[in-house]
Amino acid sequence: MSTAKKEYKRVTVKTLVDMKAHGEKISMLTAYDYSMAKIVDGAGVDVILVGDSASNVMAGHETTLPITLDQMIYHASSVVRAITRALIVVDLPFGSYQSDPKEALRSAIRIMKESGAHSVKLEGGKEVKESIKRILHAGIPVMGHLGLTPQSIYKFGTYTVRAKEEQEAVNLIEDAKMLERIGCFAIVLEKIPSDLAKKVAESVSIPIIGIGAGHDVDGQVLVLHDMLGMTHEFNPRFLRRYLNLYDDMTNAISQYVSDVKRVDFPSDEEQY
Ligand SMILES: Nc1nc(=O)c2c([nH]1)NC[C@@H]1CN(c3ccc(C(=O)N[C@@H](CCC(=O)O)C(=O)O)cc3)CN21
Ligand SMILES: CC(C)C(=O)C(=O)O
Ligand SMILES: [Mg+2]
Repeated sequence: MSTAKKEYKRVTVKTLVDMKAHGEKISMLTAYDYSMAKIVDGAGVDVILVGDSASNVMAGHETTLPITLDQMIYHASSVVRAITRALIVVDLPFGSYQSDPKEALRSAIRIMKESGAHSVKLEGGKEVKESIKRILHAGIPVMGHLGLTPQSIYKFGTYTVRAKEEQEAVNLIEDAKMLERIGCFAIVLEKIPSDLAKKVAESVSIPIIGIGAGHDVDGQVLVLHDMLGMTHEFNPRFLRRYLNLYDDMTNAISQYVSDVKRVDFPSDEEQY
């Protein structure tokens, strides 16, 4: 029996910073459950985000606001059991970190202790600076999230492109530099004009992972169900669909229904 051991390289927060330094792009996708995470990890994705988009995609809510810390921990622990290589980042949900830095740290500790994930992500710049510092001081790696921050949707009212005004662009670059200075290992940049996103990526040495932020950043993230074509009502310009699973699954399931009705399934070979 061949015992040639497969070289197994786990992705760490340090790997990501090294990747930026060497100009290697970072791939990131969401996953919320064991079966999907196993496929995503096996396919070689560098970072798996247990996103609070689970609120939309898994639970059918209109926004990310309703999902709870307990629910995020349930999703994260399922993902943790599936992966062998990818770095796992878990979103701190709305309401679990905004009140004060102590609450933020308690929430981050619960995620790390109860799910076994490797890091957390939270939305915002200087408003959440003290909370991020607290979490980092406990040894928990933090990914920032700037630009379109869906947990603040009711403050903005729309999901339009962010930082189109000069002052907003200046603030964005300042926030990115601040997140780097206090010790975040990477930043998600959502729905930002590509030339500004490029400037942000050039302004810091930690990786900038874009969603709707063009190709001059250090990596890309998409929601898994969007890129697989399962969410056919979600159509932003930044989304590339690699499959049309909504249609393929509908066809497969209709075929099953029809086979049951026609007593085509199960066949003689499919019974005992
Ligand atoms: N399925 C899914 N995919 C996501 O990327 C995602 C979620 N859910 N939930 C949480 C946030 C919300 N995100 C969003 C939401 C809307 C747009 C967006 O571009 N919406 C409109 C345009 C709105 C406008 O311009 O006013 C669109 O074109 O679909 C982008 C990212 C990203 N996240
Ligand atoms: C869209 C990504 C960046 C996210 O935060 C999520 O899926 O919750
Ligand atoms: Mg999120």
